[in-house]
Amino acid sequence: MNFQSPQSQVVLSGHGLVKHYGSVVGLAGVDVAVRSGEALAVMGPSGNGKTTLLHVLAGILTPDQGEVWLGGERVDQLNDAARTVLRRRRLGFVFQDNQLLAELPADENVALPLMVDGLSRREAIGRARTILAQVGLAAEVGRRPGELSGGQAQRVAIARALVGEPQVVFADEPTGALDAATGSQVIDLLVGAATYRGAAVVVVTHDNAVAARCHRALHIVDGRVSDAMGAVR
Ligand SMILES: Nc1ncnc2c1ncn2[C@@H]1O[C@H](COP(=O)(O)OP(=O)(O)OP(=O)(O)O)[C@@H](O)[C@H]1O
Repeated sequence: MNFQSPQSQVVLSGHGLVKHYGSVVGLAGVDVAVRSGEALAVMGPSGNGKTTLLHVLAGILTPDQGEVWLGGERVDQLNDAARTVLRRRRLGFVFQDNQLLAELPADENVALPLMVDGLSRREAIGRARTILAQVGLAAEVGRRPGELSGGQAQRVAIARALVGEPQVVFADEPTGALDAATGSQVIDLLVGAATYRGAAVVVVTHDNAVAARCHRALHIVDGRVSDAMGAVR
């Protein structure tokens, strides 16, 4: 069990979020709040707005209406350049298909966002190797993605998401390409490593087993939060 301290602060919130794609409704008015150290599963039927919510909360999409707040700062009105910096410095991302660069070894994949942000190569690689060791990949730092198993590659993606010490880690079906046993190891690692560092986690998933590893689940139906919401453990 991984209970939240009642003192933990809301780090990310969305208020009245509405997003349309032309005449298609993505979000029809969603309120959500996540605390530091809390893992939230976003569930619901296909095509009902889960990924749209993740993208709006993460500053990838701007909402048509509503507000997104990160750590006491309103972020939905930032311009594209500021949102890009925000994503790199304050948020982490894990996708279904790890999105690692095939030609780079694991340590360089993890170090890359730090180097883009101006850290020296030596310092960035050092930090990358430390966090890769923490996710159980000390022996694999020099391997390219094609030389890793699916579960190992997803661990590298988790290390990359965490290396910049983000306030929130967003994951979209992070176990979708893995078998059940590997998937549960990967979600445990993601939730454990992120919340241990005080980050919040927002995980879009179809998988009840993944949601059961989170503290809470939010069900999105027709672009709205369904009443079937609550603690899942
Ligand atoms: N770029 C886009 N252009 C047009 N319509 C879109 C776009 N992205 C999403 N939609 C539509 O918005 C609605 C919500 O999509 P979204 O991807 O958020 O759903 P989802 O719940 O994440 O689905 P899934 O579980 O299948 O990934 C769907 O009707 C979808 O077709």
